[in-house]
Parts: sequence; C-alpha cells; structure tokens
Amino acid sequence: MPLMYGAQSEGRRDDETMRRFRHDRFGQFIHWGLYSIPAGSWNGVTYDYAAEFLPQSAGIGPARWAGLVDDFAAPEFDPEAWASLAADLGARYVTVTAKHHDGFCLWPSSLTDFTVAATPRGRDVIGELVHAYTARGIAVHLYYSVLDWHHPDWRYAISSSQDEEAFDRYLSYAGEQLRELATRYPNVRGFWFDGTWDESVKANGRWSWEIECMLKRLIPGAIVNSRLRADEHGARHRDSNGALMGDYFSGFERRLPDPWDRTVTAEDWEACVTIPQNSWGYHAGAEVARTHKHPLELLEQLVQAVSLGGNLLLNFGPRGDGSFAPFEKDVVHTLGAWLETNGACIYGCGPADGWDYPGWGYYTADAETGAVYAVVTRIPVSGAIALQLPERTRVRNATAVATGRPVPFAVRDDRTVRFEVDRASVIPLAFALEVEQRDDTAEQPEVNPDL
Ligand SMILES: C[C@@H]1N[C@@H](c2nc3ccccc3[nH]2)[C@H](O)[C@@H]1O
Repeated sequence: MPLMYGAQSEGRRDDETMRRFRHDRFGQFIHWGLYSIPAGSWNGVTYDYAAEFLPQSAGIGPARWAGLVDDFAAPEFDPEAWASLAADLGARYVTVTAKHHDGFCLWPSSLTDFTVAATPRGRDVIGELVHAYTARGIAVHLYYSVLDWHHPDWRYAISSSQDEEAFDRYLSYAGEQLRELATRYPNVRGFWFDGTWDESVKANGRWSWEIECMLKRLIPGAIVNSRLRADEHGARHRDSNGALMGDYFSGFERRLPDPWDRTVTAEDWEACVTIPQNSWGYHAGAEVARTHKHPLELLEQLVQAVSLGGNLLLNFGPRGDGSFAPFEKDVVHTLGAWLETNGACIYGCGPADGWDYPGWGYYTADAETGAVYAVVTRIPVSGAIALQLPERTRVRNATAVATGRPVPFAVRDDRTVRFEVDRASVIPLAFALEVEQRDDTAEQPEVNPDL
C-alpha cells in the first residue's frame, strides 16, 4: 500500500557507520538517573518491580519525585572510570539514558528546568560521558524516552481537542530536545528511542518520520532504532507493508530470538538484556538477589545473538552515587577476559550460512573472511561434539581460538566431524574451523571411524 510515513529506506544500510555498528556486535546499556537514588524503595517500602518504575510502583507524583534532584550529587561519578569499565567489558559502544520515562534530563537542556543543571554539582553528565567514551574509541548512542511522566502535556491517548493541543505541544518539546541533543553532541553515533507504545505516539507517525529525517540531517549517518517509528496507520517497528523502519529492529527486550530462528538473520537487530531479572535502573535488592544472571549466561546470550546476525546490548545500572555494584564488576571481568582471547568469533561476525543450530552451542562466521567458528556452551556427557557439515564441505583443520593450538577431530562420514572435548574445558569454548568446498568428483573424505 502507498505510505507517506513508512520505512525511509529498503534493506540493510551498507554505509561505514552501519557496517561499524554491525561489526561491533556488543554494546553496554547504561540506565542512570534519579531512580538510581531510591533504588526501588520509598518511605521504607521496597518495591520488587523495576527500579526505574518506582514513581509508578509507589504512586509518587512528579512534584515529589522532582525532590530527588537535590540528592543527585553523584560523588562517585567518574566518566573516565565508566569508559574504562566499558572497555574492560569488551563493549564497542555504549547507549546511555539521556532522558528516561521520568522526564529527568542528564544534560542541561534549555527546554526544561528538570535537568542535571539543577543538581548540587550541575554536571553535564551526557557531555562528560560522550567525551570520555569517544576518547576511548567507544561509540555512543543516546537513549531518549518519548514517554514522559513529568511533562504536563504528556498524554497516553488523545480523546479531546484539548488532549490533541497538549500533546502537540509535548511533541514540539520532544522534537526540540532531540534537535538540542544532536546539536550539542554531534559525534554521537545514534539514538535509541523508547516509550513509544502508547496510542498518542502511534497516532503521530508523521512526527516520528520527521524526527528520523531531522536527526539524520543534523548527524549524517546517524543510526536510529526501530522503536522510534510508527507509520500513518499506527504500525510500529515495521510499516504497514512490513518494511523495517529505522536502521535495526529493536523489539527484543529481555529476550532473544530462538537460537534456531534463522528468519531474524534477514535484518539488522539488537536485543537489550538486564543482569537482574527485571530492573534497568539500580535496584538495591539486586546486590543480594540470587536471581540475577550468571556472567556465563550473559556471555552465551552474546554468542547466540551474533550467531543470528544481531547485536547484544547488556545493561548496567550504576548506583545513585555513580559507582558500580560488585555483581556488575564480576560480569565485566568475566566477559572482558573471555572476549580478550575469543573475540574473533564475536566482533565482525554473524550467522554461518548452511550451518544449522547444533544444540551444544552456536556457529558464527567472520563476515569478511568467511571463517567459521564453533562455540561450545554445553559439553555433552559423551564429551563428543558432532558437527553436521553443510553439503560438500570439508573441515581442513581446527584450532582453539583462545590458544591458537590445533585441535584433533575425527571425520565420521562425509557430513559429520567429531571433536573430543575435555569436560573440564572452560566454556564457552571456541574453535576456528578452516573449511573448504568439496566438488562432487573429489574423493570421499577419509573416514576414521575408530576415533
Ligand atoms: C529498555 C527498557 N525499556 C523500558 C520499559 N518500559 C516499559 C513499559 C512497559 C513494559 C516494558 C517496559 N520497558 C525499561 O525501563 C528500559 O528502559
């Protein structure tokens, strides 16, 4: 159907900025704001729901919530230390909350007083972070919530002409804030939109089209996630013709596609996940919870995402004072150390065409060289890893990515090779496979069944 405000382009972007985003594969999400101070509790009551939802959970109105501005002193906020942490994690980009649903701005916006400028130290948090991350070669994306609980003209739905006039004022405010962000911080790489599911926003597809045009005019090559967009019929993420809007699909929140779902490889996409079960902002309960994910679970999610052609955005919620909790530092050390020696199977990689999901782990392939990686995350009781090869494919040799040492394997038949894996191996265990195509006339591979 003809659309005025559908997808602005067809297919994958192939410019340098998007190729870099695709190559990066791994990003760090940062949720930090006023919600980080109460950390899920209010007036002595702890609310289990996500910490950044405390105003809703505890019924705190905007005026009372704004009282937290005086407490946002952040004595431990150290942008260079945050950038070092991102580098240690192995993240190639960071997405930082410039404004979350509560409407508090982490930059000194001229459009409202509800910003860091009103805090005791008045630091331009976004400006200092953009400088520190960029200086470390880490790209920055700015998170912006269209949903805004603080602004008096926010509406969930439009049911009167007064609502329409108010919400038009709100969209003008949000549009000017986004212009301000793109103008103040022109070297950010992208914008991560959220809070766009309400009827009021879905009814304003033209506004979302104009925002995408404006940001890409102010910052040529800027990357925008699909959550910003609605078309004129209210279709989100993909327009009414099914075409992806924005530059990558960002509908996977606290979940990944199934490891065998190859349909997702048709688009660029990113999944965002938390370390606790469900809190993006710092929740004091997470420090003692036994429910947050083990670092190796998170690492497996990264490998799974790459095996399906996606990026993983892993969330960290700094405490109100600007420090990071020990359980988050554990994740940084575990993932960073593994990526230090195994990053070849992640950065610059994507799906390994023709290599079906094996169950014991994932296959990835280097997008440039075609090198295939087998990444083992579950060692079978037999200790034997069987690889089902694509047709007419031969494995010439295999090396352990972490050590570079050759790894023996048995050719079981013309479609199966088998590795013996030490069950005490540190997993994920990545093998680099040198493969070649066999033509039909070539001799059958030498089978050594007794291995
Ligand atoms: C990326 C994540 N998206 C926000 C969000 N808001 C929601 C409202 C309803 C249901 C799920 C939500 N996730 C979370 O607070 C976080 O910022």
